[in-house]
Amino acid sequence: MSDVLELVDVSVVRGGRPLVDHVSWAAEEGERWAVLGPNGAGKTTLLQVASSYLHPSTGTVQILGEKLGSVDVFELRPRIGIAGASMLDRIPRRQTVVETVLTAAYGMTATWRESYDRSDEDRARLLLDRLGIAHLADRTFGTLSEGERKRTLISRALMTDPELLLLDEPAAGVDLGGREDLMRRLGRLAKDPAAPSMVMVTHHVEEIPAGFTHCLMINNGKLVASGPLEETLTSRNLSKCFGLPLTVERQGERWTARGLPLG
Ligand SMILES: Nc1ncnc2c1ncn2[C@@H]1O[C@H](COP(=O)(O)OP(=O)(O)OP(=O)(O)O)[C@@H](O)[C@H]1O
Repeated sequence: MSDVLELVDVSVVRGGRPLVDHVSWAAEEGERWAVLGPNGAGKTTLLQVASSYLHPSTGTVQILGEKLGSVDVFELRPRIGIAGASMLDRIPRRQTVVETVLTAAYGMTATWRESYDRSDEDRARLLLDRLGIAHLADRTFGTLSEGERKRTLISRALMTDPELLLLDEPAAGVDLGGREDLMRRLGRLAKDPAAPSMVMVTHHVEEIPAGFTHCLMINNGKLVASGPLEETLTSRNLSKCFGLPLTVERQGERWTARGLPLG
């Protein structure tokens, strides 16, 4: 197995404050990682580093075997699919859903031509179908609900057949039925050996799809724990990560957590 991500002693400092504080993390091919932590913990910052959009202040980063700082990021980025809120501002509201997915194949966020290869369009529609929103393909992006936008961005991130898929809170703002449907679809992807390595940021253990193998917990920029889910996602680590007493349970292939009642 080869390393998909290798961060060694990485810090990101802004205004004299470490947003990510001496974090080391290695993720290997085929692994599916959940990144957990409270608001402001540094999860998105870590994901920005993992996507090559942010260089650390100190430490070294290797992504898909390429060292950040030595590699041409414009060659590396097409190998990484990213779905997160930071993309939302870059998608024109009047662009159709299928165009929004399709433009990823051309390294763009907005349409700039009249026609696309038929095979690309077929693939974009297939991906929308896999995410359960084929019926929205010809709607404009600006008319979608939050959950529908998230699914569009995941379809878009998969369009280039990336080796690494980074998802930032894919289920945030999604209703219970929508979340469970999304969990099924992400679970199917996670279990597919041909699917890319995956890293998903979330606040909730309930949002870890079946098939995920590892987790990393971060609080205040610092690594709390990382490793295989079974060993790492414990009540003790989760309580430390979120700063209050929590119990976590595995239920089949999924997880639940709740706070302990006040004494
Ligand atoms: N450019 C910046 N300059 C200063 N502080 C920043 C900058 N970007 C982010 N931060 C701060 O860094 C901390 C970590 O932010 P980050 O977005 O990585 O957290 P997060 O774990 O993803 O949070 P959330 O769960 O709320 O999305 C936050 O306190 C945020 O306010």
